[in-house]
Amino acid sequence: MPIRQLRNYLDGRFEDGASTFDKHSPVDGQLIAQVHEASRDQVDRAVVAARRALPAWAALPVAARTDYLLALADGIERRFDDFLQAEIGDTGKPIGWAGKIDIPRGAANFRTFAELARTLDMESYMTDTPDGRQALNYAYRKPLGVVGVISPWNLPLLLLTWKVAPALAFGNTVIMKPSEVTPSTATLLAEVAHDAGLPPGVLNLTHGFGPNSAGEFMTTHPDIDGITFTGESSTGAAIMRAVAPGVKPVSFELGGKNAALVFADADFDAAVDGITRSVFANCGQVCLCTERVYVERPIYDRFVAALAERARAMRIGWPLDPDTEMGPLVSREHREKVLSYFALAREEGATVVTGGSVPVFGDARDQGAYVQPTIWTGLSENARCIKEEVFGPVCHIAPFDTEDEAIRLANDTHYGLAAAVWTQNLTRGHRVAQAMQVGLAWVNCWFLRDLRTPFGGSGLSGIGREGGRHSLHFYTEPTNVCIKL
Ligand SMILES: NC(=O)c1ccc[n+]([C@@H]2O[C@H](COP(=O)([O-])OP(=O)(O)OC[C@H]3O[C@@H](n4cnc5c(N)ncnc54)[C@H](O)[C@@H]3O)[C@@H](O)[C@H]2O)c1
Ligand SMILES: N/C(=C\C=C\C=O)C(=O)O
Repeated sequence: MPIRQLRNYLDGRFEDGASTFDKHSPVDGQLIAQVHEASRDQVDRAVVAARRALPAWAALPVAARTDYLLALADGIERRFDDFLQAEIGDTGKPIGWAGKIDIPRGAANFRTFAELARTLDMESYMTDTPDGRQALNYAYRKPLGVVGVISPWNLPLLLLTWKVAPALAFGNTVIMKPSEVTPSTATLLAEVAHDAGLPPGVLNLTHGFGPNSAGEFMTTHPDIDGITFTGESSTGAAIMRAVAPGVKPVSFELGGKNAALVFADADFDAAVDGITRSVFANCGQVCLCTERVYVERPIYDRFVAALAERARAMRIGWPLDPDTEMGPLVSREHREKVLSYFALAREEGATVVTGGSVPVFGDARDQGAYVQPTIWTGLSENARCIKEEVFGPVCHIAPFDTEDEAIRLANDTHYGLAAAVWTQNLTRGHRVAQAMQVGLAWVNCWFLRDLRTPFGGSGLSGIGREGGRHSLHFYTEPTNVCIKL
C-alpha cells in the first residue's frame, strides 16, 4: 500500500507543508500517510485567499452557489469508494458503519444545506405605526464572512461537512482544519472541490494540530470572522480564550456523558438493541453515545445480563469485514486514555460485568488499538467514571425506582448533549424527554437525525445549535431593515 501524501489546499492549489507528520493505522499500526503540516504563513495565506474570494462568492445568486454544493455532493458520491477506504484507513471503523453513516452523510450535508439556502424564509413583519399607517420590517442576512472550521476524528467527513456545507451555502468562505488523527477525507473533499471548479479561496484546507499549529493559528487570526468547532470541552474552552480578544462568534459542539433511561414497560428487546447500538457504535466514539444507563429495578438484572450477552457476542474484527460490528479505537493514544478509565473504574469499585481490557487476536491487529466492549455496575454516582467522558465502548448500568429519581440521575452532570428514553408509555416518553437537560432527547430510538432540527448541547456540551435554520442564524449576520410605508 503506497504511503499517501496529504497536502494543504490554499487558494485553489495543493501545497506541501513546512513539515510532515506520520499517520498510522489503528488496525495494525502500519504507516499509511504523511501529512503536510501547514505553517502559520500558510494559514495566513489561506485567510487572505478566503477574504479575497468572499465578495464574489457571497454575491453569487443562491441557485449558482448551491449548484456548487450539489456538485460537491455528486463528487463525494462519485468517489464513494475512495472516501470509504480513506475514512476506514484513518479510523479503523467497520465498513458497515462508514458505508452507511459517515460517507452518505457527507453528501447529504451538502444536499440538505443547498436546499435550505434556496428555501428558508426571510423573517419579516408588517408593523402598525402611530400615524395609522404601517412599516415593513425584514431581516436582511449577510454571510458571517471568513469562517474557520475545526473538526474532530470520530466522524471525520460527517462532522467536517456538517459545518462546511452551511458555511458555504450561506455565502461564507472557509478554512477547514480537520483532526490530525484523520486527515484523509478532508483532503479528498478538497480534491472534489477543486475538480468541481469551486472558485479559488472559497474552500481552503490546512492540516495540523491545535496548540502552536494550524488550529491555534486560525483561532488567533485577526481576519477570521468566526469559528465553528467540534471536539473536546476543554479544547472548546481554549478556543474561547483564543477568540475572546476579537469577540468572535463561536459555535461549539463538545463532549457528552449521555444517559439512557429504560423503564420497566419498555419494549425490552428494542431497548437492548437500541442501547447496544448507542453504547458500542463506532467503538463508543460518538459524542451522542450512551455512557450511563439507568434501568427501572424490576428489569435491572435481566437488562444487565442481556446487554452483557450482546457485548460478549460483539464481532470485533477487521474493518473491511462486513460482519464486523466493532473495530479498534482511533489510535493507541486514545486507547491509553480509555484503558486508564478501565483501570480507574476498578479503583473506584466497579464490578466489571464484561470486558475491561484488550482482546488478543494473535495477528497484526494486536499492533492496533482494539479494546473489549465493556460494562460496569456498582459505581457511586460521584465516581469519576460516571462524571467524565470516556469516549470508548463502555457504559455503567445502575437501577432506579421512580421516574423522578431517573430524571435526577440523568441530569446530574455538567454536560448536556443527548439522552435516550425507552418506554412504551408515550405520555411518559414526552414528559421525561422534556425533563432532560440536553440538546437532543430520543424516545425509543437513538441517533435518528432530521438535519433541519436544532443540534447541539448545553453546559460542557457546547454553545449554540446548528442544523436547519439554526445554521442560517450562525453563518449569517442579520440587518433588520425598517421601511415606513
Ligand atoms: N458535540 C458533538 O457534536 C461532538 C461530535 C464529535 C466529537 N465531539 C467530541 O470531540 C471529542 C473527540 O474529538 P477530538 O479528540 O478530536 O477532540 P479535540 O478537542 O482533541 O480536537 C478536535 C479538533 O480541535 C483541534 N484542536 C485541539 N486543540 C486546539 C486548540 N487549542 N486550538 C484550536 N484547535 C485545536 C484538533 O486538532 C482537532 O482538529 C470528544 O470529547 C467528543 O465528545 C463532540
Ligand atoms: N453533528 C452530528 C453528529 C455528531 C456526532 C458526534 O460524534 C450530526 O448528526 O449532524
